[in-house]
This record gives sequence, C-alpha cells and structure tokens, in this order.
Amino acid sequence: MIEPVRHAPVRLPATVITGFLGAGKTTLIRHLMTHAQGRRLALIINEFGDVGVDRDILRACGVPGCEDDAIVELANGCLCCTVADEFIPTMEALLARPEPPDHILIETSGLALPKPLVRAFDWPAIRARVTVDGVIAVVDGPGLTGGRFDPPPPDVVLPPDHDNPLEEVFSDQIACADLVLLNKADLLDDATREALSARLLERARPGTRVLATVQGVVDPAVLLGLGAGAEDDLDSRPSHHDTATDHNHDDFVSFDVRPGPVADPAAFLRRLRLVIEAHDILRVKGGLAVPGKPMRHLVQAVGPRVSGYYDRPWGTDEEPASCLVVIGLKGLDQAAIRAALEG
Ligand SMILES: Nc1nc2c(ncn2[C@@H]2O[C@H](COP(=O)(O)OP(=O)(O)OP(=O)(O)O)[C@@H](O)[C@H]2O)c(=O)[nH]1
Repeated sequence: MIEPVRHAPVRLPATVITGFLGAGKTTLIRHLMTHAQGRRLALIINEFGDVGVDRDILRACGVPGCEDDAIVELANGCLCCTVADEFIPTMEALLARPEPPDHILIETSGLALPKPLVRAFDWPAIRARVTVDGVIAVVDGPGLTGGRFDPPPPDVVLPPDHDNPLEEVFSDQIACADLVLLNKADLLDDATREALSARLLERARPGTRVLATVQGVVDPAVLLGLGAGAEDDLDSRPSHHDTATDHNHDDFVSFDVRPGPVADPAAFLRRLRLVIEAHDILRVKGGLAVPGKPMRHLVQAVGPRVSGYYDRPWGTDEEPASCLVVIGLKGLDQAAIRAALEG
C-alpha cells in the first residue's frame, strides 16, 4: 500500500516590528496596510502608556484593513513582560477566528525588549501554528546622532544600576533584528546616513541588512516573507533579558496630560517644544480639541521634533477632549510638566 504523503501544516507568518519610541513603527505599519495587495493582515499593537494612541491613528487612516476588528490592542504594558497573560491568549483568539489572517504584524511598544516576545513563539500552542517570519527594527536616524543610544566606551565599566536604559533597550532591539530600517532618512545627509548604517551593521547580527527609509516606505515584499523562523534561532539574538532576573520598565515613566480646549494649536506646539527641551521628554503623542473645529488635532513629538495636524473628525459618540501621553526617563517632574501644559 502506498503511504499518503504528509505535508507539515503550513504555519502562519508573523512579523515583529520593534524600534525605540517614535522611530516610525506605526508609520511603517500604515504603509504595509496600504500596500497589502489583498493579503489579510492582522495587527497586534502594544503601547507603553495608559491611553492607546496608535490604534486610533491607524483607524483614522481609512486604509482597508485598519478597521477595528483587524487590530488588537494590548495597552498599558509591555509585551515583553506580559507574554503569558496577554500575548498568548491574544494569539490563540486570533487563530481561532473563522477567517484567520494571512500574516500577523506585531508592533511592540518602543520600550519592549523583543526577544521575550519571540521566545513566546516557541510555546507549543503557538509554535504548531505560527512562525516568526522576521523581526524588523525601525530606527530613528536623526535620533541616533546625539549619542544617547551609544554603548559606553569599552574601557568604562558602569555599576549595574548605572546602565544607560536607552542604550539597553536599543541594543536589544537591534541585536534581535533580521532587518534594520534606518528610518527618517529624509533628515540625514548622505555622509551621516552612511556612517549610521555602518554603526548599525556593527551592532546587528551578522548578515543583517540595513535599509534607509523615509516614512517607512519599503516594498512589502522585502519585509514580509523573510522566512527567518526567529523562534528557532534565539541563541544568536543576545538580550539583556538573558541575564536580568527581574526585567521591568522602572527606568521609564508615562503619564497623560489634559490641557483642555486649545484655541491656538501652533502656539501650543511651540510651548510643548520648550517643555520637552526643559524636561528632556522622550515622546509625546495624542490629540487636541480646538474650539470650533470638527477635527482632532493630532500631536506627535519625538524628542525636540514636534509636529501636529488635523487627522480625523471627532466621532459622533466622542466628546472632543485634549489628551497627550508623555513618556520619559524616570524622575520626570510630572507636576511641572502638567502645570506648563495644562495651565
Ligand atoms: N521626517 C520624518 N518623520 C517621520 C518618518 N517616519 C515617521 N515619522 C514621524 O515620526 C513620528 C513618530 O512616528 P510613529 O510611526 O508614530 O512612531 P512609532 O515608532 O510608532 O512611535 P511609538 O509607538 O510611540 O514608539 C510621527 O510624527 C511620524 O510622522 C520619516 O521617515 N521622516
């Protein structure tokens, strides 16, 4: 008797998109959704702050696929710390849908260490059905030029509690990547772009490519279908999580600010820029309610680069209200920041 040929079940590809706060992860996802070419993409989004902004930004973009039920948001936490409680059940629910997606995109929070998340794909319940097609690290090119993400010089040994938390998160993200996108290349001259690419190559795993991008524009065929099987290759992706017994995000804080109605958004953004510089704030995002305007005024700030524009009408079931998420290193003077922005 001829034995039937048994094919291993095809596993669903998942792409992990990592990158520091404000590097351009949501912008990249928006580009991928716009160019999905019929492929059903599901998104799992994780944010650090209490108020989820990214899901709202994606919903506002009006791109098919960005509707509510294609996006699962795991707010107020960090995927790398809530893998068992939140991520695994979320994946199982996605896979149990009557029409499962063709590809899953997972946007980690900007402060997540990606390796614990990749390791979750090795859990039997997930491993049988999904594989990590690739880990993509998005990098804020101009943000790298100030040296804040650089490792300490080789001859300097820091005591354990004096690590640079920005460098730690950043180096984990690069060391886990199958592909690095040097984003915001429009803000870099050629020489700087070349120099940063070379530095990223030094910190990435051997064989990792670095591509310069603007607004996350890359052919999806380059990003999706890497076939990395990252969950099988964990040892080559060093992480601070490997040695830390108790990883948490105590080095960073997040809180929201509610400035009330803002009559002059341009003046508010000028004030915001001064506050960011004075307090060394890492990230601000959210929306402003402008009296007399039916649209929300989206605010985006990554370090000192602040921008704003009207992105979507307020919903009929929504009370227009200004709310911004502020993220920075621990020790931020919340009272002073609130007073400066809410006053
Ligand atoms: N100049 C420029 N700005 C960019 C580019 N890509 C993204 N941005 C801007 O950078 C800001 C942050 O982009 P996001 O896509 O929200 O970044 P993110 O990584 O999702 O941010 P978090 O989720 O908060 O970590 C937004 O104002 C974007 O418009 C780029 O290539 N060039």
